Amino acid sequence: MQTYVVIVAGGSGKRMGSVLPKQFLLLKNKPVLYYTINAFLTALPECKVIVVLPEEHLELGKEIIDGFFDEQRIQLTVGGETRFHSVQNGLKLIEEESIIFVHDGVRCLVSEELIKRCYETALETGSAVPAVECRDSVRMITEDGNDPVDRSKLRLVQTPQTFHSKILLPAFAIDYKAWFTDEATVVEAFGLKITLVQGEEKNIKITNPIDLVIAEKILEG
Ligand SMILES: Nc1ccn([C@@H]2O[C@H](COP(=O)(O)OP(=O)(O)OP(=O)(O)O)[C@@H](O)[C@H]2O)c(=O)n1
Ligand SMILES: C[C@](O)(CO)[C@H](O)COP(=O)(O)O
Repeated sequence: MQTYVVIVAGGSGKRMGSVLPKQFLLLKNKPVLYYTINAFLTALPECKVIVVLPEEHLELGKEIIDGFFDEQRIQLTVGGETRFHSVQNGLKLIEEESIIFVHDGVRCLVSEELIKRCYETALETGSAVPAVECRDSVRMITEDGNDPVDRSKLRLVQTPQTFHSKILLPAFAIDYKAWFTDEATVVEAFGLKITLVQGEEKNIKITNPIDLVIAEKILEG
């Protein structure tokens, strides 16, 4: 069966506050997006990769891909208004039965081990959503203050969120809802349960400026 990886890099990175969206910023002289694409091409030698880019930075994305990869396996498409719409645009390029990874372009430290764990579980159960335990105490803000939450019952959800195409493609035909923050929420709205797999502490989503410092340190090993 074919394997597709939809890498969503169509956002503008408001929280990072940089002129250039964070997926194009450099970590040890290479763009964040380079590390993300390279992780999947290396872990899954047979996979096809679809990179979703902001329309205004399509040329820059092409330059990065042509500059770093000699690959017939990479296709490009443009992003949408939200992450959901960007994923939807990427999925439009997939017609054959496959295992589909959807991964944030800015989670550039994803490991081969996690990619393979997601693949095996999705093959077996139809889905694989990586998640990690909370390491801080957690509170819920209420109308009259705040309450403690039992953190042992919570998980922080990551990508790559991985599904059989028979699940993900029909699920994404749904109308957008504001609470669709990831693929798991869309698949659940479609009426199916998802399988959690162990994620990784270092699989951070580069979101704020501090995350670039952390990612560079992790890359230095
Ligand atoms: N319309 C969008 C919004 C987000 N993304 C992608 O989804 C991933 C996770 O989103 P996030 O970290 O929120 O990125 P941004 O939306 O760019 O950041 P911000 O919310 O700070 O603006 C990123 O790789 C981002 O490029 C996307 O492809 N299309
Ligand atoms: C998909 C995701 O990375 C899982 O943690 C996350 O939901 C993306 O969220 P954002 O709102 O786009 O930052």
